[in-house]
Amino acid sequence: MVETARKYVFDFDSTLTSVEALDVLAEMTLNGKSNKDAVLTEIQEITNLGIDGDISFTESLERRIQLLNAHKTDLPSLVTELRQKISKSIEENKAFFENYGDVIYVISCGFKEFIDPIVAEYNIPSKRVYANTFEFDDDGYIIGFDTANVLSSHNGKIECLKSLNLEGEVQVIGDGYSDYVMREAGIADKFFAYTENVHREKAANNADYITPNLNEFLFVNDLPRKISYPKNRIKILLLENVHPDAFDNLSEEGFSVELVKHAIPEEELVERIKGVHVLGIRSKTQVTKKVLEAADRLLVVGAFCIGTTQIDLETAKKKGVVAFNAPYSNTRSVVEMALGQIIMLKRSIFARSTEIHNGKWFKTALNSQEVRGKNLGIVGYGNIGKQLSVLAEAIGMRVYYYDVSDRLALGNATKCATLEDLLSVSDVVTLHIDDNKANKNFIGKREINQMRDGAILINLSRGFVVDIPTLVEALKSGKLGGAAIDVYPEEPRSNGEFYTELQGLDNVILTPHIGGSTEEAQRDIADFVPNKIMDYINSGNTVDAVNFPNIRLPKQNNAHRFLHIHKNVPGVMAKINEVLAKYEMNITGQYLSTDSDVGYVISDLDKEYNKDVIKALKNVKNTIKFRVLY
Ligand SMILES: NC(=O)C1=CN([C@@H]2O[C@H](COP(=O)(O)OP(=O)(O)OC[C@H]3O[C@@H](n4cnc5c(N)ncnc54)[C@H](O)[C@@H]3O)[C@@H](O)[C@H]2O)C=CC1
Ligand SMILES: O=C(O)CCC(=O)C(=O)O
Repeated sequence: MVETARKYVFDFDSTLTSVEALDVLAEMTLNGKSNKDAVLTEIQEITNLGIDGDISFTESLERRIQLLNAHKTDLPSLVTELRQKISKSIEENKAFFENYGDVIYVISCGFKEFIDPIVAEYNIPSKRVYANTFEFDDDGYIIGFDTANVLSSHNGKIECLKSLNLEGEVQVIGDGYSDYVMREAGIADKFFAYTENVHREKAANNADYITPNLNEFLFVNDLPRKISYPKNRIKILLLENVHPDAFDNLSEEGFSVELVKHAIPEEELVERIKGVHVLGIRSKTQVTKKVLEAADRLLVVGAFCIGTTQIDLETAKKKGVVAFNAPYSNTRSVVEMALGQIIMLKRSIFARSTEIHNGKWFKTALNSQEVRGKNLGIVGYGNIGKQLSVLAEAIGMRVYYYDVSDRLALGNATKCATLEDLLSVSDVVTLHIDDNKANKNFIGKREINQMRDGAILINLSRGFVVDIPTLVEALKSGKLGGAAIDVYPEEPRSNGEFYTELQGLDNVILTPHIGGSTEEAQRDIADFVPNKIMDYINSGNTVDAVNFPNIRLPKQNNAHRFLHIHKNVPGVMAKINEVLAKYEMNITGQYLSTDSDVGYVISDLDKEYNKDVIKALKNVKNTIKFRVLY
């Protein structure tokens, strides 16, 4: 047994288990009955009234038992069901109950018949479980409870705890107001409102601490736990209206997530970033050196898009901040939009549509052509360019492409040796080059002059890639027959007014950077990027990081994992191992990956460690960041 003066008093329903046991019992006994839903709702309402102290507990219990109509033979199945419903963080920290079992008590207004067998598996014997007991009729039906038991009456927990006469500090952990009253009555020293399963305002408002899970409770009390730093303490700030699934995925994992609909300017972000562990952005938020320098806790930046030049990746790396993006999720959406725009522009559909909107009928075949047999020039044959190549061929276009990197032609596409070759042969030129700043004004006067007369230009890549005044001139003069522009050199941070010189020109489709804005793409990104973030936070994996040495780590059970990011200078690794050896740590696995600037080393260790080892590792010269995972 671990010596401690402290005693821990746990509630059972919605604390040790994620459910109210009598609700589960009701589900079982009412199964198949026509009034099931109505009775269940009534039982749950009565449960909540009792928990919040709005009706007397005795009344709540009596009314529920009447509605239950349960039988003795239902109880084993209830226990089986409850075993599956242990709260996640309680289950994760079974070791705490094993090591501290002698000072853990359960005081519950539930029933020993189902609590005892569940908590016995958590090293809590029946003698330290205080709860009600059922009364059965001769046929085995549950007809009531032992009314002499103080726990069957209003605020019975106070009397129960008082009678135990516990020595030392008494901490109560529970979800309900009936748990808090032990603290209010002065018998318990602290009340932790346990919100992992249900957040009850009345209990939370009165609590000494709100603990969203057992990890937080153990952290606050500096007790051994599964996760060294509780996830609810990890703050995630998601900007730019990322898909709500991202919020749900990360919140369900236990992180504290804040969602902001728009991008935040640098000055404001410098303030908002303080205390944030994970920042999620799309293309508008500039994560500059100044922002990164103000970030005192930042571990990860997740770009919920493809482009990452809005992030100062070098500075991020040097500060040990890992960046991820979603390189594939929205590519199909961009391809479909490009294809649609090509057809719309070749048929002058927008011009005809605007005329009708303005009350004019102008039926004509002028400037209206099929795309079949036309030459499509794709500049940038990457993830988007290649997919477009396949689909464009499928509708009969002849595809030409140009890329600075060697790219294998898909289907019957023809590779062009130079940009000029591509421009001179294409009826439609579509830009899908990456957001590298070197691509500024990639299409200017010279390139437009190299294009065919009447050709069409599409830009769904980045705004700075096209010299807009030159494009406007070419459209006005008739050199180009049309354009579709989705991206602009300057884009607003949020929805509202917008001006571009391209407004009002014939056969020009203007869209507000929505190439990747489809339900499907955003949902996929909201799955992909949070998974990368969680994989890094929970396991240290950096696979697919865009600015960091990539490591895929094996899962570890019963081991501690230390993550150490350092400047890539000679001797750091040796120093780390010297420290580990000094503290007699047995290394079960060690993984190192480096690039020219940083080294990332992960050490798996197989036994309890002296906390001084952490201080010593943080003090290793040239350390950038150090993190203990578990
Ligand atoms: N409008 C929107 O909503 C969206 C825009 N994008 C943008 O689309 C662009 C393409 O995306 P991905 O295909 O995923 O990128 P990618 O990185 O897979 O492909 C880009 C290709 O462009 C080539 N390239 C770069 N500079 C070049 C140059 N000067 N000349 C010729 N080739 C060059 C690269 O070698 C690479 O093959 C990116 O700028 C991305 O940010 C992506 C998604 C949505
Ligand atoms: O709207 C967005 O999230 C940006 C899309 C984009 O341009 C990208 O993925 O690079």
